Amino acid sequence: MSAIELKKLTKTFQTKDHQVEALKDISLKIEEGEIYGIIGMSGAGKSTLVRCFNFLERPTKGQVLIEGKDLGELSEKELRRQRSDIAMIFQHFNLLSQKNVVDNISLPLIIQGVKKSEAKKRAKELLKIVELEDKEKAYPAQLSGGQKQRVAIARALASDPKILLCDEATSALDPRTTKSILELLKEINKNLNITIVMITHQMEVVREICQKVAIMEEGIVVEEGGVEEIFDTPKTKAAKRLILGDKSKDDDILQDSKVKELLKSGKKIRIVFTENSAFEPVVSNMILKFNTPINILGADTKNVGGIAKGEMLIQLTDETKNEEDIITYLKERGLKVEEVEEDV
Ligand SMILES: Nc1ncnc2c1ncn2[C@@H]1O[C@H](COP(=O)(O)OP(=O)(O)OP(=O)(O)O)[C@@H](O)[C@H]1O
Repeated sequence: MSAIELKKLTKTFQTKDHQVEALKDISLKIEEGEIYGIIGMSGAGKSTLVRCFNFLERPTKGQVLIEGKDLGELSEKELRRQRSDIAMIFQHFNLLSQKNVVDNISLPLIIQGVKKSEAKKRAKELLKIVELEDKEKAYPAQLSGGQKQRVAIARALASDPKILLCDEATSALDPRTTKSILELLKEINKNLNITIVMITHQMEVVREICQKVAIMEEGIVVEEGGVEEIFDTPKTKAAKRLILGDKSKDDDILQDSKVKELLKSGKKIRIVFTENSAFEPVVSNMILKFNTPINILGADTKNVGGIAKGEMLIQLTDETKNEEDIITYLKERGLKVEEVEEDV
């Protein structure tokens, strides 16, 4: 049984003068213990989707099943109970500024009816998990962004959730702090067996910790599957735009103006290789074998799910012969090869 299953989910907002179809017929499954990414440009429908996961937003059509239970069939009371299994963290942390760290974490438990002393004890235990034991008396204004998110994570864990929804949880943090929060989420996933859903527009977040990913565009899931597979060979235009146009690295090869100029002519090929592929000999052997010139437009390495991935963008020039044989040659040597369109 899946932790979360969406069946033909549709959400339409009715505004004064028009309708917005924020989600269109979305079906997907997130399995227990997974770290699952949902990625898309602004306005793609990510936040609406995640709000449907706990019925903060009721879908117009379709079903949300949490561990097989259809949320649409629950009474208000049952729904409140079910929601305590699903915790959420946000981009702007949503901490209470007049309360100190321990009170921020223990308050939801006290509201649920847990004794004050018990709730504070639990809050202190949670502070150990997020490595902030020394900050229990601090107020949010005295904490850095990363520390505030750690407090928000501790608060989210207070009700022993089975699922943690992270809505742009690292978008307001610098790259180093982002990394440390992602590490913490990985540990929580592993040690507490909590299913994590990462809603993000940051490709590096998905690359770093997710096993599966859904790519959203205009309310539709256009591509879904294993992160490695989708990052190596994105199929849809939306996925290619996000992955090949990933601006998360300053030296991203497709953003370089010289490369953009060169991209205007000739066939471009993107080659992806892992640490196991003998990349350099393959490319030089290819040039020797086919006795043909190619342009190397750029090369880069990225970390996808902990595996070093290299990519190289080459251009076959007007003098290049045997284009199809070259592509077959590279594929036969275990490299992933795809033609790059100009408008990615
Ligand atoms: N309450 C609402 N009323 C009307 N339209 C809405 C409402 N909430 C969202 N929308 C619309 O639904 C679409 C999807 O919005 P949503 O916030 O889910 O996208 P998103 O991918 O999370 O974007 P962002 O990353 O910018 O938050 C947008 O066109 C938005 O304007």
